[in-house]
Amino acid sequence: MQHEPSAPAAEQTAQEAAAQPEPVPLPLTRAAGCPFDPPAELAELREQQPLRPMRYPDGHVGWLATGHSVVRAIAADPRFSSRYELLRYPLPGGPEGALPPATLGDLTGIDAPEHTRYRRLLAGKFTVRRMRQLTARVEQITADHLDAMERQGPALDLVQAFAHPVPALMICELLGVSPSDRAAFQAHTAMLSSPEAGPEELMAAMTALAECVRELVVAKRAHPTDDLLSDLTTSDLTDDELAGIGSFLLAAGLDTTANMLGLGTFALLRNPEQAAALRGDPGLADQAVEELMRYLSIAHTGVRAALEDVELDGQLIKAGDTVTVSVEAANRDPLKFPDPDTLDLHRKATGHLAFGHGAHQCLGQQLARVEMRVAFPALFRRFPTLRLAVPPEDVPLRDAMNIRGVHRLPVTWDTSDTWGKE
Ligand code: HEM
Repeated sequence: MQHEPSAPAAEQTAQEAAAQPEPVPLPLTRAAGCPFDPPAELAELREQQPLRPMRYPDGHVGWLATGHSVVRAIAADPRFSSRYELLRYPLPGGPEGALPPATLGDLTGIDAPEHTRYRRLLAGKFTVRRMRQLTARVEQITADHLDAMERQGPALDLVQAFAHPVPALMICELLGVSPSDRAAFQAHTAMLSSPEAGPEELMAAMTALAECVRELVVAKRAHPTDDLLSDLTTSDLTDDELAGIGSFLLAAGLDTTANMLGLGTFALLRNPEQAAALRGDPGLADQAVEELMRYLSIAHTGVRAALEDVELDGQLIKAGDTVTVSVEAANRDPLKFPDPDTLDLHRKATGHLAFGHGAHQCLGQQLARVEMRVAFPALFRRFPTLRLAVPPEDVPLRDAMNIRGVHRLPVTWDTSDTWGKE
C-alpha cells in the first residue's frame, strides 16, 4: 500500500504538486459551547479545498473529503474499498498501521462479493414495510418508558431512562431475544456504552454478549420464532456467521439510535422553538428526524481506501491511499444545504449522508427512523416543560469517539404539567 499521496504522482506536474496544501490532522473536537456543531476548522478546510491531504494519527498521509458532493461520490464508488485491512484509523487512539480485518458478520469492513451476499440476505428483513409494522411496538415501548419516567419523577438521566433502553428493547425484539433473556442482554449492552466502564469490563461485556447471541442462534435453529434471527436460520448462513451478524446488528443499531435520541433531545432543548413546533405538529416528525440526523451527524466520519488510481475533484488519489470522509462537514455544506448551521425542522433535509451512502448505506435506517419519529414527539408531548437539570456545559459529551452523543442527559420537568398517557 502506498502511504504518501502528497508525493507528486507521475501524472501530476511539479506545479500542481507545489500547489497542494499541507496535510492536516482531522479536526475532531467540537468547540466549547457548541456541542452540536462540527469542529469549526472543518468548514474552513471545506471552503479551501473539499478534497485535500490529511495526516493520519499514525503519521502517514492520505486524504480528507469535506464537501457534500465529493463525500457522496466516494461513498458511491466501488473503486474505494471498505476492507478494514486496507484502511488506517483516522481518529486518535486507534491502532498503528492497517486495521485488523473485519470479524465474521461485520458488514461495514468488507467489500463485494462477500458484502453483497450478506447484504442481500439481510436487506429483505429491513424493508420499509416490515419496519413500519414495528411502529405499534415502538409506540408501546416508548409509552412504557415515559410512564416509568413519570412514576420515577424528576430529575433523572434521560439516557438511562429513555434514550438507551427504548432502542435496546427494540433490537432485542427484532432479533428475537426472549423476555427472560432481555435483562442480561440489556445489562451487557448498557455496559458497552457506559462511560465508567474500563477496558476489562468492556471486554467482559463484549464476550458475554457474543456468548448470549451464540446461544440465541442455537435456540432459534432448534425452535424458530417470528423474528429476524429465526428467519435467517433458513438461509445458508452458518451458526458462526449468524452469531457474528447478530452481534454486529446489536452494535450497529443500539449505540447509534441511543445517541441520536440523547443528543437529539439535547439539541431540541437548546432550540425550544423547534421543540414547540414538533410538539404542536405531529405531521412534522418525519422531516424533523431527517433534519436532526443531518444537523447532528453522529456517525461523523468514515474511511475508505482506493483500490486503483482515481481522479476526483481535480485530485489524483493513488491506489492504496486512505480517504477519510467527514460526514459532519458534508452535511453542513452550504452548497447543498442553505444556512446549514441552523437547526430548522421545517427544512427538507433530503440528501443528507448521516446514514451513509452507496453499498454500505445503513441497513437499519428504517427502524431507526421509526424509533425516532415516535420517540421525539412522544417525549416532548408527554413532558411539555422538559428542560435540562444542569447547565448545558455540564452535559458530558461523547467527544473523539466513533459516534457522537451524550454520556448522560440530566433533565427535569414540572410534575403538574405532564400530559398523561398519550
Ligand atoms: C440513528 C441511528 C443510526 C445511525 C446514525 C446509523 C448510521 C450508519 C452509517 C453511517 C452506516 C454506514 C457505515 C459505512 O458506510 O461504513 C451504517 C451502516 C449500518 N447500519 Fe446503521 N445507523 C443507525 C441505526 C441502525 C440500526 C437501528 C441498525 C440495525 C438494527 C443499523 C444497522 C446497520 C448495518 C447492518 C450497517 C452496515 C451496512 C453495510 O455495511 O452494508 N443501523 N449505519
